[in-house]
Amino acid sequence: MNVLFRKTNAISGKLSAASRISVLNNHFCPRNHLFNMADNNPTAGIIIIGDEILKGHVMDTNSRFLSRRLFALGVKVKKISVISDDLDVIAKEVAEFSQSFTHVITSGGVGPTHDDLTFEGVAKAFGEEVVAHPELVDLCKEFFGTDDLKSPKLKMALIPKSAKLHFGMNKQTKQIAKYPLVNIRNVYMFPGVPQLLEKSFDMLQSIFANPHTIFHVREVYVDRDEVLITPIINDTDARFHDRVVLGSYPDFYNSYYKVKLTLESDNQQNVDEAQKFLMENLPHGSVVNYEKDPCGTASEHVYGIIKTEDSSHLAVNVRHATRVIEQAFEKYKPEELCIGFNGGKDCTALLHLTYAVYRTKYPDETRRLQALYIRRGQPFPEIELFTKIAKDNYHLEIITIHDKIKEALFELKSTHPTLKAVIMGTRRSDPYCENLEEFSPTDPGWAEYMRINPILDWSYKDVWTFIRTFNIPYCSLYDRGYTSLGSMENTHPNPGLQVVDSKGIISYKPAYMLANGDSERAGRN
Ligand SMILES: Cc1cc2nc3c(=O)[nH]c(=O)nc-3n(C[C@H](O)[C@H](O)[C@H](O)COP(=O)(O)OP(=O)(O)OC[C@H]3O[C@@H](n4cnc5c(N)ncnc54)[C@H](O)[C@@H]3O)c2cc1C
Ligand SMILES: NC(=O)C1=CN([C@@H]2O[C@H](COP(=O)(O)OP(=O)(O)OC[C@H]3O[C@@H](n4cnc5c(N)ncnc54)[C@H](O)[C@@H]3O)[C@@H](O)[C@H]2O)C=CC1
Ligand SMILES: [Co+2]
Ligand SMILES: [K+]
Ligand SMILES: [Mg+2]
Repeated sequence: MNVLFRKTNAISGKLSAASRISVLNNHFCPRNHLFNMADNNPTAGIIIIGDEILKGHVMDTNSRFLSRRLFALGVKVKKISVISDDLDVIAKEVAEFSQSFTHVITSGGVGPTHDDLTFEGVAKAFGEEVVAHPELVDLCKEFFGTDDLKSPKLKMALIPKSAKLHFGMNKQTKQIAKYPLVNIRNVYMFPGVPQLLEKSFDMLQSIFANPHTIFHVREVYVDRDEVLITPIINDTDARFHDRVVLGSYPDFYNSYYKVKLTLESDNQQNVDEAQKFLMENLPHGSVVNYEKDPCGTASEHVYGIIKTEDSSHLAVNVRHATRVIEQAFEKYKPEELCIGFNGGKDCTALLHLTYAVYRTKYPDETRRLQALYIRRGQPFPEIELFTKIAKDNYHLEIITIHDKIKEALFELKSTHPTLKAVIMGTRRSDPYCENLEEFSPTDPGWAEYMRINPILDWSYKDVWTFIRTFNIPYCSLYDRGYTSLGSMENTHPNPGLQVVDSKGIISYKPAYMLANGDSERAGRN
């Protein structure tokens, strides 16, 4: 959106209504319009300084951290700029930002090396020189054992002449930070190292806090292509754009929705009204009740359904499987247990349940849940990717072994001798599994483990009902018609899900739409 807003004279803090500038913001709105909210709310601009980021060697995480934190403090970030370690570029950008925003935050370039030019660049922006600040000289002396102003070690003590120092305090230990945040006018110069920047911001965030504003954000998830709902989005914006910022964000890879709409205002009632209007005008049944943090809320939701009087098939299944997993954690210590995880839907459902039980039983445990991934044949890249996603989502410690299953389990004995049992997503309909029990030791001739099968009697449909109801992330192949995943050589989309359009183009419906679970393995050979 090209929002026109009033330029704030950040130095005096007053608004100069005469001069208006436009900034870029991520919003679909095609029109320029005056945005009232911006009139009295403080704004911020972030300047990320560093050649390493422009070359793609380092991913910028500081702007995301700062934007989120500033938003939570009631401060709107209006622009993020990434620039090189170049004196004149820094000076020009800082001068411009300082004029345009209430606060300017820079990241990087405050270290001792030749390419750290932020202090000099900021000084130049305001026509100042850098001078040795006595307090910083003392600090550097203490740190590096020299007060030779020509030494590169003292470079960090050379700051713009009128700069101020802000010493943060650790809220827990009450210790004063050793190194201060350097500031001149409305510009605050943070280090680039994310740990240093985050720590420093944590201690000094009250400088930026806007006590008058809380941004209220509402998300609406829609299961329709963005082009189909664009007229409704534009209608809503036309009606509310002076009160609510509306955002539209399509996601081509999410299994649960196609577009996320965000409504945001510093007034809760405005958000409510805009949401009501949207809900009344979006196509019937297109709004999805989506949980955006299914993994973080796993315990809450799994135990939520267990504790109710709910006698639905889903609730009965969840209650039963959870009970088996709880027994597993009663019989075995966390270090003796792992979950057999190959990225498939069954163990994905099981992982969610196991994680919910584990976090409930051991809320303070820092040890990660262990997952065994036996990599065979040529795994699909989608499975490899999903394994990594699951690892992050559920904080897994993944044990990967490259071998056939039987051999891999013998190797596991020597690499991980504490393991005694594997929780598995086996179902009775899997080959050779009709006589399994919930606790079945491995067969003679196999490495000795207890196999634990909490979802043994779940059907194909049960697994999908659970996954879809709890918005659990799953491997993307299932959305492309695969219903049972082997390796790339022997797995194809399920013919039962094939759709041929009028032009003869073939596509596949998602796995959860397969009507007959008995044909689950029809894509395997
Ligand atoms: C720990 C373990 C013990 C086993 N013990 C025996 C045994 O005693 N006797 C016997 O005949 N067969 C045993 N098997 C083989 C098993 O019965 C199946 O043949 C095998 O899991 C493949 O089944 P599937 O094709 O139905 O796959 P799936 O339906 O995908 O497998 C069922 C479950 O097994 C686990 N699993 C499957 N493949 C992997 C993998 N590559 N890495 C990690 N976990 C995986 C997952 O939890 C999965 O949900 C064992 C397998 C495992 C993983
Ligand atoms: N102890 C403290 O509080 C302070 C220490 N210093 C010293 O200064 C030096 C570091 O100064 P910097 O300005 O940080 O140097 P810098 O600009 O060279 O950045 C250092 C590293 O931080 C990472 N980084 C930079 N920008 C990033 C971004 N946007 N997102 C993610 N990662 C990013 C990159 O890996 C980069 O190599 C160190 O020697 C440090 O000890 C500087 C200021 C404060
Ligand atoms: Co707009
Ligand atoms: K550097
Ligand atoms: Mg740098």
